[in-house]
Amino acid sequence: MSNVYTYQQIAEHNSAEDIWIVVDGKVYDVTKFLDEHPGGDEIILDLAGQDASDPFRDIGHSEEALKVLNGLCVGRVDINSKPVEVDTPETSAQGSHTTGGEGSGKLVIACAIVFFVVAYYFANNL
Ligand code: HEM
Repeated sequence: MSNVYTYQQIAEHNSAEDIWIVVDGKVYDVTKFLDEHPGGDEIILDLAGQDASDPFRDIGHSEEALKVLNGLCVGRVDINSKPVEVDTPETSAQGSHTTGGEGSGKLVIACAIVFFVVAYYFANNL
């Protein structure tokens, strides 16, 4: 494979419909493999458009897994490019969900406190 990609270009392939990952300097298009992955799709989606070398190695994937990986290679990383921040489908979905949930919960409690303080004031002064 002679195609060379920068981390910026690789980061653009960060959705379930089009997902690339990097393992040991090589670029892999894992879009079609995502549903077949024995370890589940979420774990790979979390690394979409990024360097997955360490997590891939840490799992201790078999020879068979390495063969599958080889078949998905689309090129290699431009050695002069630097890793970039990538918004993965996982992290962006979780981020907006938790922030919204926590924020509105606190607002409801604050409103309830204000309501009871005002009610107490009126009950004692009217
Ligand atoms: C294109 C890249 C990948 C391929 C081709 C691949 C392939 C495989 C294969 C064939 C297995 C079955 C066990 C084995 O043969 O080793 C497996 C299991 C697993 N993979 Fe991957 N994998 C990839 C990427 C990843 C990544 C990035 C992670 C993230 C940590 C990951 C996490 C796991 C886990 C946790 C299991 C164990 C599932 C279990 O035994 O319950 N894989 N993978």
